[in-house]
Amino acid sequence: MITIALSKGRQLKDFIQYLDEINLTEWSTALKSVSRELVIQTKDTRFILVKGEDVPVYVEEGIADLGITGSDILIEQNCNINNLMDLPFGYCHFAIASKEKKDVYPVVATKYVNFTRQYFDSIKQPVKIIKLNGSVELAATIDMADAIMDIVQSGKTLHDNGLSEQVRLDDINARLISNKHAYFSKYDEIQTIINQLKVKNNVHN
Ligand SMILES: Nc1ncnc2c1ncn2[C@@H]1O[C@H](COP(=O)(O)OP(=O)(O)OP(=O)(O)O)[C@@H](O)[C@H]1O
Ligand SMILES: O=P(O)(O)OC[C@H]1O[C@H](OP(=O)(O)OP(=O)(O)O)[C@H](O)[C@@H]1O
Repeated sequence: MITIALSKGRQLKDFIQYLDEINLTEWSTALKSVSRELVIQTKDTRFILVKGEDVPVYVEEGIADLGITGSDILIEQNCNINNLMDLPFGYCHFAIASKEKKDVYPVVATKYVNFTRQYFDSIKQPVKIIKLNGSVELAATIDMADAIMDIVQSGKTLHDNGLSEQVRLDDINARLISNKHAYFSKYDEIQTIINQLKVKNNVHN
């Protein structure tokens, strides 16, 4: 039995769509039936549905053997897990955005405190970081911060809040991760899952 931790928000929908594309109907049927349950059992696999940021926590602790999460979360957290493969969904990128372009952004709001700190250290600019948990665009729109560091996909959220992308940073996509111990103790089962998920995966690892 393999346990897989999944983000229960938008990434679950993307994963179900991908499962349909690769004809993994046993999993997609089970996951489509979810309403408020957090544990979903199929014949050989148990899924647990958690917050995106918590996927690596369940995997590192060994509660889940595998997890699917965004690379943004793996960049932000220092996780002791195996990064097994890219998955072809969840594409977006990190960006600094503000109302207008400036030479410096002394106050930046973000969910990604570590990534933001590393970026401003790398360009040798002092920065005050305000940690938020969502609706980050608002901070720059109402001038609580000079800029935000956030994820951009279509750019619609920035546009609708009067902000523009100023600096494009790392690309992001979904990743399959594993617990380090489980990677060896459940090697054959994990390889079977990797091969099933690789069917349409044209992202090179
Ligand atoms: N606009 C976007 N377009 C594409 N991918 C995104 C976007 N925003 C976030 N993501 C990706 O989705 C991941 C978040 O997944 P998901 O929404 O399932 O998380 P969650 O924490 O379970 O949801 P929620 O925040 O809605 O409770 C992010 O870590 C990122 O990799
Ligand atoms: O470029 P876009 O296609 O508009 O997508 C970007 C938005 O998506 C994410 O927010 P999410 O919907 O996860 O909500 P949140 O503000 O609660 O993080 C991200 O934080 C941006 O706000």
